[in-house]
Amino acid sequence: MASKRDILAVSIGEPAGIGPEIILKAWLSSEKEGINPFVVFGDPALLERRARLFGLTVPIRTCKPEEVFDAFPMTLPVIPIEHELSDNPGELEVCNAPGVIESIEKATEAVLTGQAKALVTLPIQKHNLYEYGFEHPGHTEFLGALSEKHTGEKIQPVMMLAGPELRTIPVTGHIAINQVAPSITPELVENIARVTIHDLQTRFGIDKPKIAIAGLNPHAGENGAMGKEDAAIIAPVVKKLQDEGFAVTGPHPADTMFNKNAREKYDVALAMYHDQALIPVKTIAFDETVNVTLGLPFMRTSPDHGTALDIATKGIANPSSLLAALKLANEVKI
Ligand SMILES: NC(=O)c1ccc[n+]([C@@H]2O[C@H](COP(=O)([O-])OP(=O)(O)OC[C@H]3O[C@@H](n4cnc5c(N)ncnc54)[C@H](O)[C@@H]3O)[C@@H](O)[C@H]2O)c1
Ligand SMILES: N[C@H](C(=O)O)[C@H](O)COP(=O)(O)O
Repeated sequence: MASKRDILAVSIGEPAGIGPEIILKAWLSSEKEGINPFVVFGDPALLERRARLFGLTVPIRTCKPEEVFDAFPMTLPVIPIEHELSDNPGELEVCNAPGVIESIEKATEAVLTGQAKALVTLPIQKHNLYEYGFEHPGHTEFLGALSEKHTGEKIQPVMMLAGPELRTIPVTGHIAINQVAPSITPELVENIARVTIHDLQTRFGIDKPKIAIAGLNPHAGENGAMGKEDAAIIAPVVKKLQDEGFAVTGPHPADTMFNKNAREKYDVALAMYHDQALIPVKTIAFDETVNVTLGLPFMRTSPDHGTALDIATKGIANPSSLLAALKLANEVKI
């Protein structure tokens, strides 16, 4: 039975995308799916218009924080943001960037100040925010910065994609492929592995997490013939963590570590770059996978997909990954 402490704070994401539509659809199936009360930081009028556009019967209620819990079963509670959001599904507008950023900030603040249990973010169109001057590559890094500001402590945010059969983590994130090799250092691999071990233990209840670390190069370097980073950078970190008693293996050739048999041997795969980590997990279960940020002082989840501008006017967006994100945000320990 949910209590006022279980409220989830939801940021609205890119208004031109499918975010508003899947929020409405998630609310409609929240009782059937056993989803805890959630509140959207956004524009109530935009959600009302989007509901009308797609013929979804969702009563929207503008709320103060203290009204959210009681409002939820009968209405979708929305805490209004100050910036306006223009409502053109499928059409990106830079003027929406301040509102998109404000929504993330306000929803995060609600969690950091204890008004909400966890944060669930809807997808943002990253380059639209960059055009406005947003300096963070994505939510992962932005939430790390907001958390550092709040706590005064150094934070290493870690992106984890968690599906029913596979969890993966990219050691390097939103950077160009030609920047990957120079960015992989022993310190980075070790830090990401330590945050991963800590959060799988504390938030996911896995006492001794098994971590498989991928190599960077084909065949994990083929004894140095196809690249030196695997032996020179990754292998010593694996050895160091093994010597401390952690269940860490690698560097594994990345092409064979995601097949069904291989997946059964670990709880999470640390991959060296974005697509090495995200292709397998999104291919296996695009509709059910959740993007989780580890290393924060709170729990953040998100659907694994993006803004899907190509279907934003069609009313066909699938809310499954958002439902999985809402469920996971509520299940994990905070
Ligand atoms: N968490 C986030 O903020 C986040 C995550 C991923 C991508 N993005 C952003 O989204 C934008 C678009 O990215 P993309 O095109 O690579 O990926 P995408 O996930 O938006 O779309 C890929 C394909 O999957 C379809 N699709 C996605 N979600 C769907 C759903 N719920 N129901 C039905 N079909 C769905 C789309 O229509 C499209 O054909 C980029 O700007 C990217 O930065 C943001
Ligand atoms: N890298 C993620 C993906 O492709 O699914 C996505 O861009 C989200 O990243 P943030 O959660 O950091 O915005």
